[in-house]
Amino acid sequence: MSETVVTLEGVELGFAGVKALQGVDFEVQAGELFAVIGPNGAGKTSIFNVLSGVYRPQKGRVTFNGQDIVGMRPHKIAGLGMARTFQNIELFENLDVVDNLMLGRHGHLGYGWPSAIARLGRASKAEIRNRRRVEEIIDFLEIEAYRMLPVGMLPYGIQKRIELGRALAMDPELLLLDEPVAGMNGEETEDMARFILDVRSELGIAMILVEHDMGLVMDLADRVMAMDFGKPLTTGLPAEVQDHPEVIRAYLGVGDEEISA
Ligand SMILES: Nc1ncnc2c1ncn2[C@@H]1O[C@H](COP(=O)(O)OP(=O)(O)OP(=O)(O)O)[C@@H](O)[C@H]1O
Repeated sequence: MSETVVTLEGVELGFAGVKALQGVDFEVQAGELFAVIGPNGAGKTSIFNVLSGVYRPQKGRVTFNGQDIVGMRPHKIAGLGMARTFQNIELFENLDVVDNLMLGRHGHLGYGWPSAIARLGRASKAEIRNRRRVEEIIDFLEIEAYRMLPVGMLPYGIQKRIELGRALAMDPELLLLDEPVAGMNGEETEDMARFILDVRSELGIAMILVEHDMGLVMDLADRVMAMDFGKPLTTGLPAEVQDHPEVIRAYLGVGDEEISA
């Protein structure tokens, strides 16, 4: 039997009259690639914000490796092994690739970000071990050619890959990917898809993917949950979800009679 990494049960989140999430239930198994889809405003990013501790749900349970994480601070949850990439790249533009990835390992260094920045370049035993891990990730993501360059001068697709690298540098058990191919051209999208598949097959990390590119979701995901107006519509295999009448209606905004016609 596979092991459950994360579980959401009856999660509700509201903002002054807006119900961002209602009755959200799902679980993700170890090594699984679980996608969340839905039209704009469906609640996808809110799920990530609840999982990573940015928002506290008003109701429901969220467990990560069996531990209740509702109310925990984001850095504590990250320290438990949950990493995240963002819709908008959040890297230190003036630092090179190696240093950006080293900062991803700050949880393994035993001190916080400010000290981590001050200590970049020092060679303690822990730093040497961390540097070795960073170099492995650089090889894995095929970004050797950029390793000493400031991230801000690199192409967008490469920056997105470095952001993935920084998340991987945390050695997470669960990776939240927020629109990893948004704004990418066809070639960059294909590369990113390949690396996401490699993360699953070679590193065995469970992932939750929020993505508007439906082709990518259908190609990559083991299971998909479709949402609309903060509520799950259906959860299942990609092909089942894609053909589900409620999903078609949510995306196309057509009525029941038109779908069954
Ligand atoms: N901080 C906030 N304050 C008020 N309303 C919010 C906040 N965050 C999200 N919402 C509302 O919650 C609902 C769900 O938003 P969310 O960003 O989770 O949707 P989404 O599916 O990620 O959308 P998109 O695909 O456009 O990124 C929306 O109605 C949104 O306006």
